[in-house]
Amino acid sequence: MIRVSVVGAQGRMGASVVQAVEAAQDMQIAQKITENDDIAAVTADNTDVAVEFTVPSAALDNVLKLIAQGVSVVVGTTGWTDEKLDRVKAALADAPHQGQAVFIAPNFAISAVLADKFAAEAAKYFTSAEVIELHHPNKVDAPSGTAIHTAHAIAAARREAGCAQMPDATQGEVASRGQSVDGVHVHAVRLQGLNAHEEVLLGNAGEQLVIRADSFDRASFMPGVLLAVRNVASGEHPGLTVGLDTFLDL
Ligand SMILES: NC(=O)C1=CN([C@@H]2O[C@H](COP(=O)(O)OP(=O)(O)OC[C@H]3O[C@@H](n4cnc5c(N)ncnc54)[C@H](O)[C@@H]3O)[C@@H](O)[C@H]2O)C=CC1
Ligand SMILES: O=C(O)C1=N[C@H](C(=O)O)C[C@H](O)C1
Repeated sequence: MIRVSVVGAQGRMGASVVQAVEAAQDMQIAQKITENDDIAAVTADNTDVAVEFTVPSAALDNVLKLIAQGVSVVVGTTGWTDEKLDRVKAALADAPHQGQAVFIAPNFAISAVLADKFAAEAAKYFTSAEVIELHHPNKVDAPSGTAIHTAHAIAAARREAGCAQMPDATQGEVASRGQSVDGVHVHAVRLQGLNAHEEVLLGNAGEQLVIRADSFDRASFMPGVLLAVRNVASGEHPGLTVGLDTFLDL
């Protein structure tokens, strides 16, 4: 049995992960950590993999503590920057146990992972590309971690292909053009009734391709979370890994 501790266990995602782990035949819940609990309760003696779904302002600190406590981690919380990832890598280099792993996924839903991949593949064939992410209004971060990841993937593909800068004649106040992430404009919608959605618009003279992923329910993330837990528990992915595509045959 894989012993799984959940950090952020009372949150929307954390509570879903607890249910999914309890329903999985090869896993059992070890510790459930809420905001008021001491994360020191999660140790290598009681936990094989910790799953972290909290808030961007807490995630790095939690992950660094778990690494120091000898525990491998699957992370779904957003807000990761290159600087934060470097701190995780440095902590893993000093980790108490050999082969410890941290796996971070901007999105655990297969629809979102595929949308990201298709967008990166399509990006070089179009003059323009923009990302629109749409979420429930309780989300604290904007733009979404997924949209930031998609924008970087589009930008990297366009750089590699030597694409020209995207045309944009906007002058003056540019706030309504969204946030430029790596040169790709990203727009964030927060709307009651929505869950997690992303649209990538790709345009050429006289044509448009729209790639859209809709996650209607948090159940959509659970197969990806369990897949990540199993892969991390296997010990075959030591160090830092980012992106669920690593564990899929894409
Ligand atoms: N990678 C993915 O596929 C997905 C990622 N997310 C991300 O996961 C994160 C959590 O999302 P939700 O569950 O919707 O948020 P939420 O607000 O429902 O839950 C966060 C929970 O973390 C708790 N918390 C805050 N600080 C803590 C700490 N230091 N230690 C332990 N618990 C702490 C809060 O009390 C709350 O219960 C967000 O960053 C969100 O963007 C959400 C859905 C899917
Ligand atoms: O907060 C959410 O709900 C989600 N957060 C992640 C993100 O910011 O990309 C993943 C998914 O979009 C749901």
